[in-house]
Amino acid sequence: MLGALADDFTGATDLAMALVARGFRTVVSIGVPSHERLTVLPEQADAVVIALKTRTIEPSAAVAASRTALRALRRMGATRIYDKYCSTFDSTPAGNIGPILDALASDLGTSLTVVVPSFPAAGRTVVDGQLYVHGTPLGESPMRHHPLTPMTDSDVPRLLAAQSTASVVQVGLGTVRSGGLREALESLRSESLRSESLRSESLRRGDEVVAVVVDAQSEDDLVTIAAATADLPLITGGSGLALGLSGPGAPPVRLSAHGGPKAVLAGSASAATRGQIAHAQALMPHRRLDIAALRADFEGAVAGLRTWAVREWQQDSEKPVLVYAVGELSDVQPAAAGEVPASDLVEQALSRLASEFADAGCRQMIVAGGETSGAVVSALNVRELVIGQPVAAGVTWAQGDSRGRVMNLLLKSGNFGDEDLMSGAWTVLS
Ligand SMILES: Nc1ncnc2c1ncn2[C@@H]1O[C@H](COP(=O)(O)OP(=O)(O)O)[C@@H](O)[C@H]1O
Ligand SMILES: O=C(O)[C@@H](O)C(=O)COP(=O)(O)O
Repeated sequence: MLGALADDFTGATDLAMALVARGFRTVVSIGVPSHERLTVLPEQADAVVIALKTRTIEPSAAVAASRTALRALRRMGATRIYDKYCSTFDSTPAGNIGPILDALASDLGTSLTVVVPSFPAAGRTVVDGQLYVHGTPLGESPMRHHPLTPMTDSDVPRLLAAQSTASVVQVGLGTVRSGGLREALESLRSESLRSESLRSESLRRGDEVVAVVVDAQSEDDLVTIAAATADLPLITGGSGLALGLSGPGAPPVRLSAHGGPKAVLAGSASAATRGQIAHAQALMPHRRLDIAALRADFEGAVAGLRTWAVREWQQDSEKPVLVYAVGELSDVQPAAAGEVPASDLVEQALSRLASEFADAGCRQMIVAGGETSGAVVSALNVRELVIGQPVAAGVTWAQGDSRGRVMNLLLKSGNFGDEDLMSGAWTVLS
């Protein structure tokens, strides 16, 4: 069995959909499952993805949660581990990609792993160690404005070296495309860090662990990397690396649409989400969260939004309602000393609304944003997700049980999806 841990919930569904597409019977567990809690027993699954919310929490807490997840995956029989993080390497110099990688490598007793954020289907590529987003270097892309993990550098080895105790090495496209990757990894494994076949040198010689940042510009490159790393106990990256894995060929699951109210809850400030909100505003009733009102009277503000949504659903049951946090970048409020950060208020408000909407009969929701999805799915008390139909690169419908109510949930990474996703994704359910 393949065991995976993802540092946010959208990342978990992104990876799970890639695994399903590659023929893995895949279960997504929200948080670390107790054995009894998985309705699909591990022996009936080819892959288990544990969705964690570790991307932006304290590094020590992220490491502890990841170690617990690793132990659970191994208990379930996982023989290989896939550490999924963001294809835009969302992290800070304190972590959490590096500390988690270090801890997993140490617990697995492995001295070598690969670092592969590339996801060409979503426009993420790595060339000479530089991460590009649709051709723009990461540090110049809209990711530099992320409220929690602003990415202002594009150099993956440098980003990783700042937060990891591993020796960070970069392997270029030439090595990948010439078929020399396995040999290069072998020579690194035997600690010949000066291998002739590598075009760059180790950034840092720390512990015995070597983290190899591998370039990938195309899906063929990812297939090559997956093949060359098939015997590594630990692989790390975005979901793109899963393209090169293959399961036993299980058929995909088709989810049916539920009748009744639909909602879109968007806590993401990312450029793609802002474009989708602008598009959706013309098509569906919408409200922007008022941070000041939430700060002054949280309960009252949430109750007002619930009343508004129910009224809209009564007027037109076909139209989803949209509640969003950020229309323009200027809506983002930096955290200020002495007050609850706006990001917390947004996550709390959207999670409460998700619960209130579910109580009001809403069984289909699109949630935009990884942190936001983590908050919403936790509030709904969903423990496990079944992956359904794909909607866009890295975006899929999933189904989960929320306190006895079966819900269709689309957890969308802030940066993924076409402009019409918030209005168009519903038609994929049949
Ligand atoms: N107006 C705002 N001011 C500050 N932070 C905000 C605001 N609106 C949303 N946020 C926060 O920004 C973060 C966006 O992260 P996330 O949900 O992961 O989206 P993405 O997928 O785009 O990264 C969330 O924690 C959210 O609460
Ligand atoms: O790998 C990716 O880009 C996504 O799966 C992901 O993790 C995106 O994070 P969010 O934008 O915070 O959802």
